[in-house]
Amino acid sequence: MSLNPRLVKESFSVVEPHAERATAYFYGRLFAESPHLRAMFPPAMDVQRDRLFSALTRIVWSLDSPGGLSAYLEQLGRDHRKYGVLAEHYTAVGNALLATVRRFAADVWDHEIEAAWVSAYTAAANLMIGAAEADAGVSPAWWPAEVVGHERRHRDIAVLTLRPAQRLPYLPGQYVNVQTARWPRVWRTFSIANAPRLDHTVRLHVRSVPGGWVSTALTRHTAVGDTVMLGPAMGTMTPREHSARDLLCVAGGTGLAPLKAIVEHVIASGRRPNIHLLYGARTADQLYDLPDLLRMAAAFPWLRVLPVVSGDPSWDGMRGELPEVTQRFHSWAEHDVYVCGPSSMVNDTVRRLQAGGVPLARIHRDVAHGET
Ligand SMILES: NC(=O)C1=CN([C@@H]2O[C@H](COP(=O)(O)OP(=O)(O)OC[C@H]3O[C@@H](n4cnc5c(N)ncnc54)[C@H](O)[C@@H]3O)[C@@H](O)[C@H]2O)C=CC1
Repeated sequence: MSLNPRLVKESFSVVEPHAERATAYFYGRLFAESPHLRAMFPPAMDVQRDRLFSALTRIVWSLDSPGGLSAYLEQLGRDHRKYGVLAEHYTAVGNALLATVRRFAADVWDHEIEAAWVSAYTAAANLMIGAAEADAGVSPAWWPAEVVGHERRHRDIAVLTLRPAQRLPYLPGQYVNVQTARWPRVWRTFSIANAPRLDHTVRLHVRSVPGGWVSTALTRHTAVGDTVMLGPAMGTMTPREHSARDLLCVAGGTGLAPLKAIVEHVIASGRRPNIHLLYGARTADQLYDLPDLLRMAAAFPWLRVLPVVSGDPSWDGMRGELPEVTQRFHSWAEHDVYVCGPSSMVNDTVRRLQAGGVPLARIHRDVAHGET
């Protein structure tokens, strides 16, 4: 059976407008046919549903670029170890997925499309299973980590320092899934906010978002001595090792976390690029990490930290929305650029930088990963 990305994409585009109903149907089928799998999922499935569909969308639309897709699927396979997923579970998931696309693309469905989905799913599942099995030989499925520091920097923002029982390998700029004892099986992503350290500790910047189970547990109901679980590191917004360019980092709110790790790493590498870090918040009291960043700038004269406040006219410094503020400077066209924060801010910043002559290949951002 050969892959036929075109047929998979065309039929998926028929399903896409019905994403919500299709995902609900998928889980309904899965749990009806394999009730024992329900226990692997969190009690509330809303975030899980969104994650499933966005992963599926990414996979389907990348079927033509096998290189990037394989890396993504392998990472996904390794990450699924923390849920206790085994090779045999992929058959049940594949059956439920096929039943779902068959139903929601019924108007166009035929044997050829069915064959295209079966071969695409089989190839994807094999990559995930292979990566998970290879990883099982060398790495734990998750890392228990002790909370060794917990600072409330603002009513809604905490900076946590965690010490994994075993070294958690990661690259600066990557993120991890986090689970708290308060909400078993509920995992949310947070970026690691420091370059790897000798004592293996990792820092997270967490804003408690309304209705956010994990973010609220981490900011308000977690203390030194508690244990949290970390999944493997993921994400591709990592520093370009062989670049000699200067850097522009644009950080919105807690989106600072991965950019701080990247800046720390660049400084520790011995390179001396000029680094501009635009650090935005709505109000001055939400610039929760400014004292630390100013200390870094004092120790490394090539780093310029520029705090920007968008919602406080009395702020005696740079004011405005980050995307627009980036345009107030000379051109960034020769810089490596890293952008992180609320997705609308990131999208607008990238658009304006591109219009200002920065090639897209030099603008690094992460595909949004929600933190709730
Ligand atoms: N905590 C973490 O480890 C990570 C967080 N993130 C993301 O970073 C974001 C941080 O959110 P908050 O701290 O609540 O930020 P926030 O909502 O307080 O905004 C921070 C900055 O972004 C600007 N901004 C917000 N919306 C904008 C828009 N539509 N257009 C232009 N500028 C805008 C604000 O003016 C401010 O300067 C979240 O979306 C989170 O998912 C991303 C990666 C890691």
